[in-house]
Amino acid sequence: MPATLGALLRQFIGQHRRAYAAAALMLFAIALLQVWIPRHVGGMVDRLVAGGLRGDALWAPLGGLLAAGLAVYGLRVGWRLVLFGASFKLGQQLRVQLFEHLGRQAPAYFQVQRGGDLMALATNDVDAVEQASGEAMLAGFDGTMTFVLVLLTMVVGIDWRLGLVALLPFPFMAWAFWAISERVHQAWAQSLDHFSGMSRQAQQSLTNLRTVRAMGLAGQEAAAFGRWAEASVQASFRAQRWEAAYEPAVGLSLTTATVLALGMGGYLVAQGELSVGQLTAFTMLLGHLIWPMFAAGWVLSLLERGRAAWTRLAPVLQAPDTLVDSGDRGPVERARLRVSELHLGYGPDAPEVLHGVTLALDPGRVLAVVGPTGAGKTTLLRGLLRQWAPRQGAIELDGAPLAAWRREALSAAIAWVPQEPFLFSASVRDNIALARPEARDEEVEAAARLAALHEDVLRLPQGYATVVGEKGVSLSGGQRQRVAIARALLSHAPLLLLDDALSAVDTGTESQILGALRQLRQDRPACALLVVTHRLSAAMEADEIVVLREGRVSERGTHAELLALNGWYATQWRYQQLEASLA
Ligand SMILES: Nc1ncnc2c1ncn2[C@@H]1O[C@H](COP(=O)(O)OP(=O)(O)OP(=O)(O)O)[C@@H](O)[C@H]1O
Repeated sequence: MPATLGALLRQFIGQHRRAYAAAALMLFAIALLQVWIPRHVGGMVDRLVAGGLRGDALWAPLGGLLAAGLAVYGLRVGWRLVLFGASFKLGQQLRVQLFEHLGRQAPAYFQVQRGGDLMALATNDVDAVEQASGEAMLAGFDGTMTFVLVLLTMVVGIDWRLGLVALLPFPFMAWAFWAISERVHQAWAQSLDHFSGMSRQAQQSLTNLRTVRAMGLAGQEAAAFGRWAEASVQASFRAQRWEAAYEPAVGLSLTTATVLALGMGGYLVAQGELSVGQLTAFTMLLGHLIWPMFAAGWVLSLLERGRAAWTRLAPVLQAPDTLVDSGDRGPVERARLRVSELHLGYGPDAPEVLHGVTLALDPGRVLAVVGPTGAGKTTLLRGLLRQWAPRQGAIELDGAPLAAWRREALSAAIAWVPQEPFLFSASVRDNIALARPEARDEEVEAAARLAALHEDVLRLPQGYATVVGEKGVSLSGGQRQRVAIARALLSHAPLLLLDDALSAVDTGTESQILGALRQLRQDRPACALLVVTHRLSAAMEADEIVVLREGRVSERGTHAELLALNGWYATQWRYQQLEASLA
């Protein structure tokens, strides 16, 4: 990934050299026509003054003028189509690269990079780079070429003295240009940063809209959003103000140039060294310098904005992938899990959460992990899913360390039902068949039955075809959990991890589902089930129960053994039994 915007643009232009060359050729033709037109008009004026252009003789030069005008129009349309076609490709390419790059990052990466910032990068910043590769490149090329050709025509084609006099004010404009460039850059950098803040704020407020409303924070959130939006607009406005400060310098330079040219030109005409037509052509050509001057200001602004955007985008795109495939083993045949002396924390600087956890799970068996809130149960599952690497200790699956397996093999081997499952804006069927879109309808239905979901789905307006999620019907927390369980069952992954995945269903449904899962062991002997739960009724039938407290295993055994131990489990069990009898 190129380090600077300049390097990126060079690389991209190199890849699309045909489009850029075609656009450049068209611009060159436009510039030629534009210097030809004033000269042609100048010639006509001289012939008119001399009385040589009367009656029918006027048609041909007028026709030439019209044809040139039409050609300029056609070529202008042409270069825009060719060039913007190419520059839009850069935008598309960068967005796809960014998206793919993010897909190769582990959760640790997203602890640092916030979603709202990434959204801003994919929209606003990519737009800025795209414009730098499109509008800025061509306006820069067009402006420079027009400037050079107009100047050459003035100096070589008309009168070099007049040309030099007209150029006198231009160093002042170059100074003005140089003076504002750094300020424009800073203002754009701030504008992009504030836009990111706004996007972050929007994402946070909208994803937590219910909490925001319930707590009456809507006004506060809107005010915070408004402050970011205001800051972003102010910074963009500052950039525009600096650009606007450049515009009077252009006007002043051109007016001075025109005054000087007319003074000097008038003198030369009086001396008989210049014709009236030549002076007319010269002043028309001076008018053609307006565009290159304004183009310079515009290009400056676009490039500075693109540069500021690339400074934000490049480090993200250049960051190494954090989800790398370190092994090549696969597929996993049996859910034989060994965790030994596992120490795990969220990143190198965060406190350690698991302090030497050891456990084992064999195919055909059920292991329950229970413990107080914050004990590290979910963290353990994250370690098993290879979302976070152990600081010490080992995790082995089917006889090999997790790192020895291909990521893809691990994803296929482990079905994880998180505490808060995510449903896509798709039908219930497609949500269940996420890991196996090719599954037959009967298989989807069988998984839904096992997850005690089938009856609920039949009550939805279009049954399995009902669209759920963000743009569809909202499902209850318990229904969402059961969709996720059905999804995991349909995947045929040998190791099933349930992370408090039945917390939102009633105890009757819970025991129905757990019964079905235990039953499954007969049909799929290579499979094993690890259940993390707060509700001990969901753990009591497990082959082994592990109690996790403050990141350490404090008790382990069967339900009966743990009751006999009379520790945390037994106390919690009695408490939950009492609670159930009072309910
Ligand atoms: N992404 C994270 N970054 C840093 N610390 C985290 C992160 N997620 C969890 N923790 C910390 O790890 C500890 C254990 O959390 P964990 O979610 O594993 O507990 P748990 O036993 O699953 O709790 P619960 O039963 O409430 O779900 C907590 O102190 C928590 O603050």
